[in-house]
Amino acid sequence: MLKSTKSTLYERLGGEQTIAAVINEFYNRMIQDDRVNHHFIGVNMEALRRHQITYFMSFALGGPKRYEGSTLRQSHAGLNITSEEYEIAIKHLNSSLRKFNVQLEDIARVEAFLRSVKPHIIYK
Ligand code: HEM
Repeated sequence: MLKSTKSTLYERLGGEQTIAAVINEFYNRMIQDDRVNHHFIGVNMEALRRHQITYFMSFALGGPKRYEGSTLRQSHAGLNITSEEYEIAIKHLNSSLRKFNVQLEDIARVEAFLRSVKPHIIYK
């Protein structure tokens, strides 16, 4: 297999435009999924997409550090997100990354990062 010479996940994914497309796909899937979409009622989705894009670039993918939103713990406090709902989000994100032909190895890296922040997001 041909090894990529691009060093950060951010570069390998194709930069901000691809990440924006992946995040849009991810939110479309979450919004269409009746098991989780009740969480997004009344939420400003445009702001959420923007913050998600900069969050992922800054912390998950090794891109430019531009995230200026709340901490994950603050922004999910009181939402009562369960472990099952979290797993659904991981599946939708994986499917979105696959749709944009991200390599399985890189998808596994993103998933590992997301699992490291799970305790900040789910309700205990
Ligand atoms: C998979 C890992 C996740 C990451 C990395 C993540 C990341 C974020 C980020 C960066 C924000 C924006 C914070 C801000 O605007 O300042 C946010 C907000 C939000 N997230 Fe997540 N999130 C995750 C999982 C989830 C899940 C599983 C749900 C629900 C099923 C969820 C529901 C929400 C909601 C409803 C908001 C908006 C809160 C508000 O504006 O009132 N998130 N998330």
